[in-house]
Amino acid sequence: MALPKIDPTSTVAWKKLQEHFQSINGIHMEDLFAQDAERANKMTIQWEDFYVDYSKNRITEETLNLLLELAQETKLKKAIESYFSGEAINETENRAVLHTALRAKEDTNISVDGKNIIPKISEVKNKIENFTNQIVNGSKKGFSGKAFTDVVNIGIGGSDLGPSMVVSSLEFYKNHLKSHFVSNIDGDHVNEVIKKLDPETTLFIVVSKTFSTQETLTNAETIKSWFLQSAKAEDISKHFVAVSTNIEKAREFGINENNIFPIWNWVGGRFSLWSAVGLSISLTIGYRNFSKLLLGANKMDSHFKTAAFEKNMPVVLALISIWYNNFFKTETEAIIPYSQYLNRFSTYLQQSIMESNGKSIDRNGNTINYQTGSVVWGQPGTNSQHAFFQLMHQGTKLIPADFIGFAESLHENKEHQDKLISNFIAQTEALLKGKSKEDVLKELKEQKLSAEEINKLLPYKVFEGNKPTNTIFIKKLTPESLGKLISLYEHKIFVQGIIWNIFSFDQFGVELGKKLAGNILKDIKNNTFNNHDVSTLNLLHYYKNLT
Ligand SMILES: O=P(O)(O)OC[C@H]1O[C@H](O)[C@H](O)[C@@H](O)[C@@H]1O
Repeated sequence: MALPKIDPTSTVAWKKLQEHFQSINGIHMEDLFAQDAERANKMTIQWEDFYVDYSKNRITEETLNLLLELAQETKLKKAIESYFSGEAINETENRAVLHTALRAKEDTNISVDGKNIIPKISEVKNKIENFTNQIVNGSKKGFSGKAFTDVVNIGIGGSDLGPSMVVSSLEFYKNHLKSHFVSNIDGDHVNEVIKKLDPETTLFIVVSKTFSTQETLTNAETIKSWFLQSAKAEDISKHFVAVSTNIEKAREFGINENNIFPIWNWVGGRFSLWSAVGLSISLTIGYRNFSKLLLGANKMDSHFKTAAFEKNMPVVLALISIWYNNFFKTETEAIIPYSQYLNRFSTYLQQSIMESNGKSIDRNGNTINYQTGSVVWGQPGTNSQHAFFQLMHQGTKLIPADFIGFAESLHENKEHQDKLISNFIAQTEALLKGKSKEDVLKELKEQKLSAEEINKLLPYKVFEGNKPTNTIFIKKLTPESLGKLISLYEHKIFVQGIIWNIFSFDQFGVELGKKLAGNILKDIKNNTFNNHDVSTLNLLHYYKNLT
């Protein structure tokens, strides 16, 4: 059964939302709080160790009801069933989308082409577990008989961002192995990493779903040549492993078949950290913690599948985001984690959200005339407060933001934690309330300024407020809660893609640049510059003349 193909703008709910938008547009959220003492309680979802408060949004109960009608009219429920059951919902690539199967319980039965895929997944998990244990406990050794000290993940896009985000987010849980990530084709990246390594004690994981990505293969070759300066060809099998769907190509590269960890076409690159692509995660935090990450994601999957839409975190967050994107016409969304560990979280989400929902052709093949995927960006608080919050508070753009915080600090430093959390909570309060003219006036008068100075400063010190935020408050950062959080955003992406009537699981938009880079590389090598626009030709000549 194919996905529904309903233009959201043709629904009754969409029209009602447009009218409703006109009536609500000028309203200040503070008035909505004043009108309903129960607002915050009603607009909070508490589930396990998650507390999601979405009351600081420019919505009323009616808004939410209409958005829920939109979900109903676009047949979200049906689409969720197709997603989890393994139907080929990635229609443009004719594939199922089953990252959820990677974290499903062992007794689940999910079929692809008539065959249950869970046994294959378990087999690879066992392989990951055994390999992890042998590397971590030092029983598997390098070519000179020494235990491994460093692990290098060579991959890009989904074969880099997920693992590197999780490894840095769970740094607290790390063992003695040092982890490194090489992704960029920029040779300075790989060389800076190599500088820190000892070939005798370093394990390399070449991660590429297709095993045909220029960056990854080039970096892997460079590292292999460097390695062979100190080791023999037969030592490669001790130090290089691969993760790929393309077993043949990985073998051609010189990787021993036993060292290849398979993944499958029904795992999208940007959703693959739960598979063997997460080997570097398992190695550096241990398999037990890796399995807890998967368990957390699985729990969020169940919540998403079974909770009523109005109490369903991914659904509600997706709907609110559509409300801003399509009715307020906001273009971006900020992700502000109040945890330094989540330093790479928004970078990771940039790929999963923008590569999935940055589309302009609908599921009927027609050009879309409404906005789809938002631009996603952000940095951890409190650093971001001292960088770009000025624009969020007083700029001309409306930027809905997700504030993510953890109640308990991992190093149990109460003094810092209380300060961190007060900033976390204060910022959403400030964005909501703003600061009125009257309050600014009072403050300036207390400073005993002249009337002239007061008049001059007054407009600059006013904060409009009414800036929307969601607060995702989690008890503690653990492998399990991180798994839940990532899965929450994965499902938010899914919901939005369904409602926008786009295909979220292909990425044809990344192909053109790759192809042209191939042509230009040939031109640079052959010194013949043909068929380019003048700007491109000038750039090529500039490069050639300087090198
Ligand atoms: O894992 P690979 O096949 O090497 O692909 C790596 C990445 O490159 C592609 O260009 C896609 O845009 C990404 O979705 C993918 O994750």
